[in-house]
Amino acid sequence: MDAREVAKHRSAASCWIVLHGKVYDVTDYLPEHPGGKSVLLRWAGKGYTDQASRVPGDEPRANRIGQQKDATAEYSKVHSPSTVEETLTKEKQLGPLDSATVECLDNGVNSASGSGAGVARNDAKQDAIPHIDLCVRLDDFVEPARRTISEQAFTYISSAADTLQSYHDNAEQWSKVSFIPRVLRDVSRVDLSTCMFGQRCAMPFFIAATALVGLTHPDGEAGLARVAAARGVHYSPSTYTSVPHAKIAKSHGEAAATGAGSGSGSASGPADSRLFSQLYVHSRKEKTLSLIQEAKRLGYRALMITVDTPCVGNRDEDRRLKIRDELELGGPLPESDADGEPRVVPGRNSGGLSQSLNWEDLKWIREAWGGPIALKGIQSAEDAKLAMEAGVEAVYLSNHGGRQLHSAPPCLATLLQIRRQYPEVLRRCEIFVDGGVARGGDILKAICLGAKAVGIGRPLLYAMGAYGPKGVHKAIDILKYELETTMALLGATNCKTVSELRAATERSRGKKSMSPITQE
Ligand code: HEM
Ligand SMILES: Cc1cc2nc3c(=O)[nH]c(=O)nc-3n(C[C@H](O)[C@H](O)[C@H](O)COP(=O)(O)O)c2cc1C
Repeated sequence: MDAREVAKHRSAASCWIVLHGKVYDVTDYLPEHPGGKSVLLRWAGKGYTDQASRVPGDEPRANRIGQQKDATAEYSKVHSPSTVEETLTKEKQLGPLDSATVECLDNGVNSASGSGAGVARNDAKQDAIPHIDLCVRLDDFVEPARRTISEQAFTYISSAADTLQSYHDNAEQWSKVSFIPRVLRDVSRVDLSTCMFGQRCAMPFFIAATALVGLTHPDGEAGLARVAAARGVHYSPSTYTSVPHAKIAKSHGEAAATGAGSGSGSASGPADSRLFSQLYVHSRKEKTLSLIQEAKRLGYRALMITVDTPCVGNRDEDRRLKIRDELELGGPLPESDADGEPRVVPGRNSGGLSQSLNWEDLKWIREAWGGPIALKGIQSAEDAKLAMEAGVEAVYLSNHGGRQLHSAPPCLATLLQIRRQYPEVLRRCEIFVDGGVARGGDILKAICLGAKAVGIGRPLLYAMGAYGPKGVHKAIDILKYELETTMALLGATNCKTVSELRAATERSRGKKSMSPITQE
């Protein structure tokens, strides 16, 4: 592909982008790109630097810390090298750039005012953030992360649907439960371990699926996987990773092989961190099948199928930042009116995911996978019962960290509803929950009410963003300390005895009266 031709396609009307020395036509993909159009338009028809010497996914440090040299450098901070070819159809993959003509391309970004929000970390500001030892609870990672990662990354992580009601309700739900502790029980030894899908882990929480961890730190998901293996906790990498799944699995395997995680065993056996594949079902069945095959090949132990995302939730702050970025680009975009009329609000964005996904689809997914399955994003007792009847091994109560449906029920409300209406679900399926968990005590409340394990999302991303993998180690240390302390104060010695305790909940919002819950 001649560079002179590439240089002509630098607008929303025709947008070509050069990644890893190959040319892609992303014009039709512009409105679909979950990261916004502006990141693509910024690099449309532009030059590139030392591609030949670059190993995909292994960016030189200079490129990581803010010098946005070319599209590949920018893309690689966020995406795994294969994302583009997995996303675009073959005819949009236009072939290799003719290196003899490269000189004909402009360098620098298409921007009226510099490099836009960008995705680069502010590592230079690391000196200004508090010493990691000053982080004594998970919330303490938020401000250091805000200062270290890019505005775009922070907005992406922290944003949630509409008025943020689901997000705030998630955080508040945990304060609506009180323990009913027991005393005079020997708690000189406590065992935090539990099992998910029969796989023992050191503590009753796991690292929840979060897309594009590379936005927080260049180690991305590979860094999280290493920490998970070292600490004996399970991790569910997202469908959308910044690092290829093969590299995540390799990093996890290597860290597990060093035996670093074996110290986290218990009387019940050694903890053995496992990877569970989070699956977004794609609109193209063959793409979903290839994701399942890859998960099998890499030895992922379970499939967590996300069922709450027929389209991307409405996140105001995220959208505002992307629009600001597009406006800063200066060039007229087709949907913005030349007379300054407001642009048309785009339709819902499926992000390429299946919008027709239904209970029947579970059959072919189960057949292709052949292993244990959790449905992630169940938000009603009725669907929990249907999931049980569909034969899944686990029901994962989650509203996606409040990022999808506005006014979605927090997981605790759904859990209590299941206990009242269909308690058999708790006996026949493992229950996982997530959303707003910031304390070891919150985790034990969920266990006390019947959950098997709890997912942690944002807090670990903030820890990763602020301090890298050692921040995630520290966050896990904090949770471990809180879990041990709370368990002892509860008069419990392991997760089973926690689940046999009673708890009390506020009968309804705003009422102070507490209604005790007895275990069935
Ligand atoms: C310079 C190039 C690129 C940059 C800097 C970039 C950046 C980003 C960012 C920041 C996100 C986060 C989503 C958000 O903010 O809500 C994102 C998401 C995504 N991008 Fe890109 N992107 C680039 C090119 C591409 C290309 C060429 C493709 C494929 C054709 C692609 C596919 C995706 C997909 C599938 C997601 C969704 C991940 C999710 O929903 O979790 N990106 N991108
Ligand atoms: C930045 C970010 C990205 C996420 N990406 C995914 C994803 O790719 N797949 C998925 O099933 N859930 C995703 N989630 C939802 C998490 O798995 C989890 O349900 C949620 O973060 C839990 O809430 P918490 O952040 O309050 O702990 C994401 C959440 C965040 C914050």
